[in-house]
Amino acid sequence: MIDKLTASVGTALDRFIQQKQEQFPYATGELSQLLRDIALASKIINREINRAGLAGIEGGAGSSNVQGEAQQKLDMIADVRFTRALSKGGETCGIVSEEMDDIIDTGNHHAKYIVTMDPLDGSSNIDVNVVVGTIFSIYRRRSPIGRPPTKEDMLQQGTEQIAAGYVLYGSSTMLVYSTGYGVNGFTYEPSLGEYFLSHPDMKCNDDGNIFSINEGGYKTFPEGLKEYIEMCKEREYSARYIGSLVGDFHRNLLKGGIYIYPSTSKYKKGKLRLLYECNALAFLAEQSGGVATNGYQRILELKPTELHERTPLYVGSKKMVEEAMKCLKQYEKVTQ
Ligand SMILES: O=P(O)(O)OC[C@H]1O[C@](O)(COP(=O)(O)O)[C@@H](O)[C@@H]1O
Ligand SMILES: [Mg+2]
Ligand SMILES: [Mg+2]
Repeated sequence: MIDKLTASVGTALDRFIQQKQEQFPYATGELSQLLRDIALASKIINREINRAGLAGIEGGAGSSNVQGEAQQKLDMIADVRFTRALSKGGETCGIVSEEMDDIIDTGNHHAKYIVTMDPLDGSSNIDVNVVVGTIFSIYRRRSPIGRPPTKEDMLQQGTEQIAAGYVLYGSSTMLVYSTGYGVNGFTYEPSLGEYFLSHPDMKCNDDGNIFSINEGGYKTFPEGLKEYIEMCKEREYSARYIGSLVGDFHRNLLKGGIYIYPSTSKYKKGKLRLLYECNALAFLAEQSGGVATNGYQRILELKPTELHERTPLYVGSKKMVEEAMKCLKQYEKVTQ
């Protein structure tokens, strides 16, 4: 549980991290430093995003990532900035990034943490000045200290996350993260160059009336999901879909709601990536009282077999996710 004394709104991120560390007498400070490195990288990305239009760094990079998706210039810039900050910070031995085919070896072979990240999420929204984000997960390495990072370090279940979070580059920039003791949100004050605690101990409502899904693919959705969507409409829930996972997740975390990226008849595993999109958000969802599944199983218990593995995602308010899962299951029974 969050310590109310240390959760006062307005506390600077640095101080907050320090206070949390002091609650664990055996803490070495390495995780704290890693969180600071992430915060620093996010400030740099924030600056790049804000000046993207003027600096001519909007638009496509002319390349594609391992998943065949067109990379934006800012995807690449965010990837480089984060990798550099984590490498120079010294606490991360390896990184898996959406933008890189293989494990990035930072050279810090004595570091005990590994990071998986989507350096820029929702990047198709950059050119239209709509919210984008960064998503990250932190795990303890499995391989012996002193050696290069291995796949075994990277392919861990979401339950093994030590910390996870996201940065939202929106009307204001926010860092939201959890180390497994609740979720806290910090808002960036650009003139001071510092994040301040603005959303202590964030809780996702048990129920909500917002559903977020790209209905363009409706015809290809599982029948049970179609039924759930019709139910949402019957109840006149609000349909909200930004197309930036971080933005959609954040809104539903604050207001209650469900975000769905389903399997479709064409893409059985959907589009979102387990290691650097879904696991982090599932960790935050659960830490705030919400639920995250692939429609059938808890996301955090999925065993990854590939770095860039995909999974369907149903995440948000407990009752809504459970109801959507019930629809999926019920339809399966009918068709059997
Ligand atoms: O356009 P679609 O198919 O609805 O996909 C939107 C989803 O894809 C993503 O943009 C994928 O993230 P990237 O921009 O990191 O590739 C999510 O943020 C978003 O929720
Ligand atoms: Mg993404
Ligand atoms: Mg991305």
